Amino acid sequence: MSLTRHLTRGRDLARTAGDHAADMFAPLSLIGRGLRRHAGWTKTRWQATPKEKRGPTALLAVAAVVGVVLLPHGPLLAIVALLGSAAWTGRQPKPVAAPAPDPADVKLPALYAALTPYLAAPDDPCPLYRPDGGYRDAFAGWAFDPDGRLTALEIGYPGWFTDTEPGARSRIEQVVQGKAGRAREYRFDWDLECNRLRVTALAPLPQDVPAQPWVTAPGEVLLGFTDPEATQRRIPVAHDGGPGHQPPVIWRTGPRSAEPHLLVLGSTGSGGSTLLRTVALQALAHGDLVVVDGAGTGEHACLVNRPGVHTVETSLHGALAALEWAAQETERRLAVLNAARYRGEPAPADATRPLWLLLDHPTELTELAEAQGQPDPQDLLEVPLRHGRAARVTVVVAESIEAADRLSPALRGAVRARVVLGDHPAPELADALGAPLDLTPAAHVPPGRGYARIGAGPATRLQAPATVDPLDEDAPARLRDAVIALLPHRDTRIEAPAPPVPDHQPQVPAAPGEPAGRVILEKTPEASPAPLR
Ligand SMILES: Nc1ncnc2c1ncn2[C@@H]1O[C@H](COP(=O)(O)OP(=O)(O)OP(=O)(O)O)[C@@H](O)[C@H]1O
Repeated sequence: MSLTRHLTRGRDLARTAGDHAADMFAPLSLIGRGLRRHAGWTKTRWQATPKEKRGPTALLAVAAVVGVVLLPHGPLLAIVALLGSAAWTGRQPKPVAAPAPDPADVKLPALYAALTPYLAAPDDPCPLYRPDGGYRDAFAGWAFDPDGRLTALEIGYPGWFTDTEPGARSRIEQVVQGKAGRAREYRFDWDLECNRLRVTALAPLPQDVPAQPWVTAPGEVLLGFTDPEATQRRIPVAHDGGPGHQPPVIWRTGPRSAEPHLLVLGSTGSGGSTLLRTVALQALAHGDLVVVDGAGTGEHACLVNRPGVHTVETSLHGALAALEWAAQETERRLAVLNAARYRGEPAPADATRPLWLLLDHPTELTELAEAQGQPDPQDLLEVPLRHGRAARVTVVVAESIEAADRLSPALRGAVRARVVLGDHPAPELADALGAPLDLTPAAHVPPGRGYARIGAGPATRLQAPATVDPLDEDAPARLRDAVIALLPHRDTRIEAPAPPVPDHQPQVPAAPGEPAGRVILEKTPEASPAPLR
């Protein structure tokens, strides 16, 4: 064993022995300290006693001692009393904890100093921001949560600051977010009239809300949940083992919807396929589905062979066949609806039952089609996108945000309901949503977190429900069970009953080389779509 190890071991032993000795002798040292304090007190009193009174005082003390000695058990009781009194006097008062510093005095000077280079000017006659200034000169109000994190702040800024320029604003917002914590999102309200910026830290949205039957009107699709201030509506939501109410993000579909199609963009793993599943489960309650999984990962395999699901395609051939059928079906519905209107008859159910085309990563198939010299599946979406509202055909596309520029112009132009999931820089979000955000995104977000913008409305925060893949063994069992309970099945003893379907069932033709597991439906003569008039 080396000398250093010997020394270390010896030091450890000595420290342990010292700790034990201190524990053992703690009562003795307590009493000793008390006796010392008694002696000190006696000495002080004796010195404070005038000389002429010292003789009688000493006589009185001796008499008291003799009296105690003469009492039965007197000396013993006197010693016990003395030791008790010494132990009481020898206690050391606990050190009083220093009061915690005011978080405002710790954090706001740093924020003030960081803002000063952007908001100070040497020739400003009445500067709010100076290198030697204090935060109270510029900040009108603030609030911190019990953990000492900034929750609200009102910042004043000089009149010359260009608060109408997005670049100048964004610099200030970045500084504030950097100093207040990048893990949270902040809303920035610029009061241009009063030169004030109100910053609010946004509370986290509810996470891992399991799939469940949502209380919505027909044609309404719940995309997720948002801030209470963003909507006055609340819907009942069972979460965290109990009922409650949450503010929903609702997308209205159907013939009167101004935004009949939806585009979901997101980074890998941000929850695009999960949101598509959320839409699918709600669509199945009143309509039929055609699902195209361009990535071919089998994330929508749970929909295979479910009542109301025409087909779940993962191959290029299958996707082309299904989308071609969907385009013809759109035309057929239009023709049937026009004819019914012309005759003054109610529209037949087979032309009004909603049909949903759900496409996950369609650009993967576009690339494959280019490589194989086949038609682009996205081109087949043109008719459903253009006439979908009248023909009750809704297109929902989930795509990676990096591949957004490979989406066809027709698709990009037609999808006016948009969702962006994942953490992206603010300019990228603004580009994807078509409008700038009045908040700065957090540096990291959980799956299913993002922003939704329906039509020309404002962009709102969104947390999608956890409609996980029931075949994903890594997903929590309670979330998978919740999805299974909602999947329609012909065997109503174990799963949700199939929604009622009309007599006429449009059929998707089988594609050559279809993979095992896809639903094969035969085409019937009545179901063949009529050409668009
Ligand atoms: N809203 C959500 N709540 C909880 N977990 C979620 C949510 N959305 C997605 N997840 C989980 O995140 C993981 C990735 O989800 P998903 O497959 O939907 O992402 P994606 O964006 O489709 O990914 P990719 O682009 O690779 O297909 C899955 O494990 C899923 O269970």
